[in-house]
Amino acid sequence: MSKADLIFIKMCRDILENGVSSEGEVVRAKWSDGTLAHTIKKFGVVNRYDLNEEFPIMTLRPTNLKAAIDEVLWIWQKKSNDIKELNSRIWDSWADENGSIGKAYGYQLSIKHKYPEGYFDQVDRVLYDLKNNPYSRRIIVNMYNHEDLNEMNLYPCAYSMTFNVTGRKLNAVLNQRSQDILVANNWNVCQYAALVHMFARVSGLEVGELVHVIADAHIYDRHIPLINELLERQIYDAPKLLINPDKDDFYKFTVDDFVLQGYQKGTQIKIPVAV
Ligand SMILES: Nc1nc(=O)c2c([nH]1)NC[C@@H]1CN(c3ccc(C(=O)N[C@@H](CCC(=O)O)C(=O)O)cc3)CN21
Ligand SMILES: O=c1ccn([C@H]2C[C@H](O)[C@@H](COP(=O)(O)O)O2)c(=O)[nH]1
Repeated sequence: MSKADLIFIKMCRDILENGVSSEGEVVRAKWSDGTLAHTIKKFGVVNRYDLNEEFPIMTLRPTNLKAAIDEVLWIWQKKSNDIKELNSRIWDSWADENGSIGKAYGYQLSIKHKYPEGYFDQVDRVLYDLKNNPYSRRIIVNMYNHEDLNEMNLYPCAYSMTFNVTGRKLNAVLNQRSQDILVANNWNVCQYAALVHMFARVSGLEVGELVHVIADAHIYDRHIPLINELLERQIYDAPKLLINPDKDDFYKFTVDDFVLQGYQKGTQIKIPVAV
């Protein structure tokens, strides 16, 4: 059975049984008909995925891995904030008339900063440290830049990665301030698991653990029946992730370099997204 499913099921049960409802509170997000999008939430959820053991894609329903990797490459490799450079429509509701999501995500990763060895952006600094100083405890990317928050249409949710090498294994902590469990939990987990695979590969390391720290882990009210249905479903074994063995440069990876072998999963469901 896929461990990612077991983690997902345990987390959902915990939120539904022990979580706190936002009914009566002022909330930001709305459904497309203008109704307030309330949630049940748990504070401080931590999930650990051993990437050496299996790729953490869920099987209860399909996670569109190609689209998820396309978005993580849009942020970390293209360092873009322009939805015209994204191959899905997932950011359309948060873009301005020019197709920009403002100074969020990719924009922050494109900015160069001064280090003793010269100017690097945050991604290139991680890649430099993983090669030249892998046991450093200072290998961090942070997109939550207060100076620019007023020019972001949505503040970064998955906002920071801390990389940490143990022996020959690359581990990472993904820090997330807010998580829409049904729409994006497994989506975000697969994205950052794939990123750890890419960074390990180009740094001559093996993959270790991905630790996902979620401050506000919430299930939107209209998602509760959908989650209840998913929790009754069959769990399959995790598929195997095959990554093109010829790629050794982070900037050369494309979505086609990732193939899932034997991805058995339940049928897709239609999920409304709160804006
Ligand atoms: N309420 C809310 N939840 C989110 O998860 C979210 C936001 N807002 N705002 C910004 C981004 C957009 N995100 C999204 C939005 C939609 C999908 C989604 O529909 N994914 C589909 C595949 C999409 C495709 O194939 O193009 C899926 O099956 O996972 C994923 C992430 C994550 N973020
Ligand atoms: O990568 C992402 C991006 C966004 N989300 C979710 C989390 C929340 O449900 C909304 C953002 O609303 P805030 O009021 O700004 O918290 O988007 C996600 O889960 N993953």
